[in-house]
Amino acid sequence: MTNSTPQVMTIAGIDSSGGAGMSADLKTFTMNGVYGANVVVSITAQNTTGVQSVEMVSPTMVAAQLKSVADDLHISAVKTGMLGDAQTVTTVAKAIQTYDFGAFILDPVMVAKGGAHLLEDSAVTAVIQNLLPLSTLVTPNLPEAEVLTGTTIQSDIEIAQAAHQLQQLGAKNVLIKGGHGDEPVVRDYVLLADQSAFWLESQRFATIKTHGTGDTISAAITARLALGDSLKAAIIYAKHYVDATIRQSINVGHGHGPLNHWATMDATQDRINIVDVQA
Ligand SMILES: Nc1ncnc2c1ncn2[C@@H]1O[C@H](COP(=O)(O)OP(=O)(O)OP(=O)(O)O)[C@@H](O)[C@H]1O
Ligand SMILES: Cc1ncc(COP(=O)(O)O)c(N)n1
Repeated sequence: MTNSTPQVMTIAGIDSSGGAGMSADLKTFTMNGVYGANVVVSITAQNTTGVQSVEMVSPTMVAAQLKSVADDLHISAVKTGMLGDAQTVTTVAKAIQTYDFGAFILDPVMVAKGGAHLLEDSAVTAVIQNLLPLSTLVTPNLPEAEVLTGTTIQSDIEIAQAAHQLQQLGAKNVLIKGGHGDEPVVRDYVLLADQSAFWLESQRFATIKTHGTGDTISAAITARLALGDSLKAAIIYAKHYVDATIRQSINVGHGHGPLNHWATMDATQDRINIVDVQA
């Protein structure tokens, strides 16, 4: 398999409007030069104004898809997105333990931008117990980090504490995304396995067209890992990529519009500050 094309996989829900979930993942994979496999766990009737309806795929069918991919493809990095319920979470966890899918990026999707719940409350414990300990990297936004740690996060110190707590729960590396809020600078916090930590800072782009930002950054990390980047390099690259997709905006829909996945990276090179945290 040494000469095979880099192959990654997303395990997620489908957004009918193509902006978030699996569609964002696949566009990100393609634009970043890796082949993407896709295991569907749910179908959402969704557009840029909200989620109108959700139907889960049966755990048996999810398990069958995972086996089909594992039997044939050579997946070197996998990410999860919307998982919906506890049964799906445990099905996915079992597959990740059974098959070798390489690095595992856990994007613990809970609530859509429009407010719709994409993970049942009863499934949060399953994510903490079954998926966090398997994850190479967990990528919660601030509200998701609060739910996973059972804490309220209001300061830099509390963000750092939450990241440490997520490591204690089993995640090897942590990226806490700071897109939520309205401060002029967007700040994401990264805590790596070796205990080094840094902030990724960029100017907030004033827009509501941020449908799928979390999916896109985690998919870009997944792609770059499959291409051989170190985790730190993959995270920094992915931050540049998502920044470009937000800034070079496109006009689709009437609400939280989708990103421009074919954005060029040139103009984004100097936009991200990396601020190391002293131990
Ligand atoms: N308005 C913005 N301007 C610049 N960067 C942004 C903006 N909104 C989000 N980002 C960046 O996008 C990435 C995703 O962060 P965010 O907190 O939005 O994730 P998320 O809530 O999981 O996204 P989603 O649920 O939409 O998939 C982060 O790197 C964040 O800094
Ligand atoms: C199927 C699916 N997966 C993930 C999201 C999160 O994205 P966002 O928070 O931008 O709505 C979503 N809306 N739909």
